[in-house]
Order: sequence, then C-alpha cells, then structure tokens
Amino acid sequence: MAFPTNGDSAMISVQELIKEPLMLVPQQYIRLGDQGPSTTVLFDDSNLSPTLPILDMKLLESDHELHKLHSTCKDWGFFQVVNHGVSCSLMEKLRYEIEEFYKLPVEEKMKYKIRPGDVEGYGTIARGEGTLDWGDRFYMIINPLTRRKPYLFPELPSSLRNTLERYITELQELGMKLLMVMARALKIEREEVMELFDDGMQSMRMTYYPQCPQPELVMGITPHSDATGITILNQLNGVDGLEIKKDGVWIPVKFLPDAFVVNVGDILEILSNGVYSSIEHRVTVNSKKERISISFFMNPKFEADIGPISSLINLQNPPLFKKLGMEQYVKDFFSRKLNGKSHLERMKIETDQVSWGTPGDAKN
Ligand SMILES: O=C(O)CCC(=O)C(=O)O
Ligand SMILES: [Fe+2]
Repeated sequence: MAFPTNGDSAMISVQELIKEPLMLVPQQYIRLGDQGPSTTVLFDDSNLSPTLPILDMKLLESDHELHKLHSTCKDWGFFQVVNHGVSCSLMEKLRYEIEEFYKLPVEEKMKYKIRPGDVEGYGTIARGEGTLDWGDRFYMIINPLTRRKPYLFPELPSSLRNTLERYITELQELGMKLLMVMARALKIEREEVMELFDDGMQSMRMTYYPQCPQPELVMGITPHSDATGITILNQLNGVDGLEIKKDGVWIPVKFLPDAFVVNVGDILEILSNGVYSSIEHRVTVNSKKERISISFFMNPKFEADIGPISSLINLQNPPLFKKLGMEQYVKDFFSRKLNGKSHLERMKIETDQVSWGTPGDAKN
C-alpha cells in the first residue's frame, strides 16, 4: 500500500553525518526551548523519581498481578514486562544482527530506502515541524504476509531475516498473551479481541540513534503516542534515552535487562473507550554511545473497524471515539505530522455529540 505523505522525505542518514568529526549539530536537527529535551525529570540518588511499573508475565494469571496490570494501563499506559518467555539467546542474536545491519555501507542500506509517497523502508521522513530527528529508522509492515514489500523484508541479509522471523513469531505470541490479559482486565470477551487482532496488521521499526555532539539540542524521536494496539519495545543495546510524559512531566525509563517495554497505543485507547490511555513518549540521545531499539507494533487486521468495543458501552459510558476502518485509520495516520496525540484527538466524538451520560464516567 502506498501512503500519502506530507511531502518532504529527507533521506539523510545521521550515521553518515557523524562519520566526519562533527562539533556542531546542523540547523535542521536543532530544537530549542520547550521543543528540546531539557524538560526531563532526572533520577536522583534518593530514588524519588517515579519508576515505570514492572509486571511479571508468569504471575499475570493471578488476580493481584491482573489488578496491577489494569491500574498500570490506566495510570501509566506503559510498563516493563519480565519473565516474558523470549529466550536470551534470541535477544542477543537479534542485537548482533541489527548492529551488523547498521554497520553496512550506506549504499547497501539505501537499497531499502523509503520510496516517494511511502513510509516503509530505511531513512527518516521529516514529519515534525520540518525539524529532523536524530535517528536512522527502518520501518516495515511484516504482517499479513501479503503486505510485505518485496524489496524490503525478503531482501534483507538472510541471517537478519531469519532471526527477525523467529523474533516475530515469539513476539506475536507474547503480544497475543498480553492482549488477552488486558481483555480479561477490561472484561472484554477473548473472542472479540481474537477476532480483531488474530493475523492482524503488524509492523516493526528498527532505529539507530547515533551519539551526538550536542545532545541537549536534538531529539531522537519527536514526542508522539503510538497509533497502535500495543507496542513491544526492545532496547537492544541497553542504552537509555526513552522518556514518557506522565502528569505533564517527562520521566526517563531506566533500562531493565531482559525486559520489554510495553505501551498502550491509540487504538487500544479507542477500543477500551478511554479506560486505558496511550502515552506520549520521546527519545533523547547522548554524546557517548549510540542507542539501538526495535519496536514491534500489534494492531487489528486491515479489514477491522476501529471503535469502542460494544460491550464497554452503556448509559454511563457512552462512546468517546468514532468508528473507522483500520485501512483508513492507517492511511490517515501516515498522511499527518507526528505530533503528540493529535491523531487520536481527531477520532474523538465532540462532547456535545455524546447523547448519554457524562464522558468522564468512562475512566473508571
Ligand atoms: O527507540 C525507542 O525507544 C522508542 C521508539 C518509538 O517510540 C517508536 O518506534 O515508536
Ligand atoms: Fe513510539
């Protein structure tokens, strides 16, 4: 599928840019004031900063852990998950393969470059205010298989491709398990979630954030919420940088070995009729070490309708979001600038259009 984009697809590799010793960041990457990364709450020695909740996959059958998951998805929209069942050796192999991929000469990587009018492939599209992010990305749809671009996934170096294939299988299983426990916590029928997400639209983004001579002036990825069901993030080389916006402040996520970071995306906020919230996040970079991550995005199938799940709607909880086909939802998302939660805002039903009850009741 070709997505309309708002023009400018900048094919500049930050990795190439810093090959020559660089003292000053070029103008097109600079963000000042509120737009810059200087608004973070730093971890202090007394450990007073709030830390992201950690959930144990093996305990999620218990009512206690289920309750913790439910309140975490409502209050944080983000958590780390341990005992997730994906083997350490596969995680190590994946890290190695992705590092090797980014070490390839730029001409090799350019074989996968984002083509005009598209969003998939290697490179960065300027989707903010024209300011570029300090990171080289590779985004592609990986499921359903028929949506894989023939010049992307199938053309990757075979050892990376085989490792990704194994990783995708494991993450599909983990993602489905997470969605099922969320359904239980939300009191949604398993079948309903299965129907939406089984063989759904899935995509991934591998990102390489090079070290930066002036990290206080740039952003690895602009603040955004994910337009997904859920996202499972693997901070491959253990370098920090992810920050989430909680109660109006940016909080750094401390890397936890052998854990995934999971977040609620806009689609899950819509499906849960606002009971769960997607959260804005961003990535800052540093002057010493590059950060490498891979995000796995799980979504409903292209044929599905996105809207509040009917069993969650009643007189006290009227629908807060419109209904839209997934195909159209994805198209609309990619044709807009990446800007906080603005895409989700467009899906909201105006308060004066809501005919029953008070909208606030839904956040129970
Ligand atoms: O690299 C990261 O930690 C976050 C990436 C991200 O937010 C995304 O791919 O949507
Ligand atoms: Fe994200």
